[in-house]
Amino acid sequence: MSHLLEVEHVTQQFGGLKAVSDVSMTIDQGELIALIGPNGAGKTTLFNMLTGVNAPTSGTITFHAFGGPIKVNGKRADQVAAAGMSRTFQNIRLFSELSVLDNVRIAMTHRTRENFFETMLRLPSFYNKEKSIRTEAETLLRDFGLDTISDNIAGELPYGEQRRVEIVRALATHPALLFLDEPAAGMNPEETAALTELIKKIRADYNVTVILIEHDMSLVMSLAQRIYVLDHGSLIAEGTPAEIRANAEVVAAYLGGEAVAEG
Ligand SMILES: Nc1ncnc2c1ncn2[C@@H]1O[C@H](COP(=O)(O)OP(=O)(O)OP(=O)(O)O)[C@@H](O)[C@H]1O
Repeated sequence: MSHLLEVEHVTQQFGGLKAVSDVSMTIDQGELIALIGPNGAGKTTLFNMLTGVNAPTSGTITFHAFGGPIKVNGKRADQVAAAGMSRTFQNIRLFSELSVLDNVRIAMTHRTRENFFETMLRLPSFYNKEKSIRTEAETLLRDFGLDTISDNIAGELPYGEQRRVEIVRALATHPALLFLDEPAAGMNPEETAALTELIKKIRADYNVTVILIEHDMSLVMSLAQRIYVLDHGSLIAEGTPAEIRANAEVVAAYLGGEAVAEG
């Protein structure tokens, strides 16, 4: 069986700097993968290539999407998204002036945006579609216990809730593969606990494969099935949480004895 995502010898060069160097990795359907490494290791640069934001300088990325395999290199980010990838960013990118419900609805509307004439002419099918999108958005929010804040303005919510709304919004496009860039950054322990439950639920109930970049080692060690470790642009290790904890090179390069023991 083919992998959901196959990354072969990918390199990203910025001028004289190799931000990512000859990285190969695979992600299988249903996995929860963590990508870790010190600041500046190249994690976000790798995410940007995997999701079509930047084309690699060299190497190949293949996504075995719903409609058959596509080469991510050379595709626009929106084409990659349409093929079944969804993503959140380090800095929250909600429409902060809009309600929680509208944020989710917009993501769903985007999914069906090819119906330009229906929208312009306000055909009955437009109203039916609007109604079903609203119902679907409400159901999604209810499922994650966010229905109580669906009318709140997104930008006025506490940080942890904004983060959760953003992740749930990313689900609205029905992705096969979800990328989360440092979802726990800036969270207090209660918010991190709620986030952990949310990610578990996404995997259990939505059949979505997840890859996340994260510095919070206790979250990584408790959630991830496999971990990839980047250092100075290169992959230095891959394995289960237990294997990564026991990997001397990882400990020396990044985690430090204390952090490993803690996980
Ligand atoms: N557009 C760019 N142009 C030039 N250099 C860049 C660009 N983007 C990233 N870099 C450099 O590439 C290296 C990797 O950065 P990247 O942001 O991918 O690391 P990271 O592992 O995500 O770090 P952090 O954990 O701090 O987010 C860094 O040295 C960074 O300065």
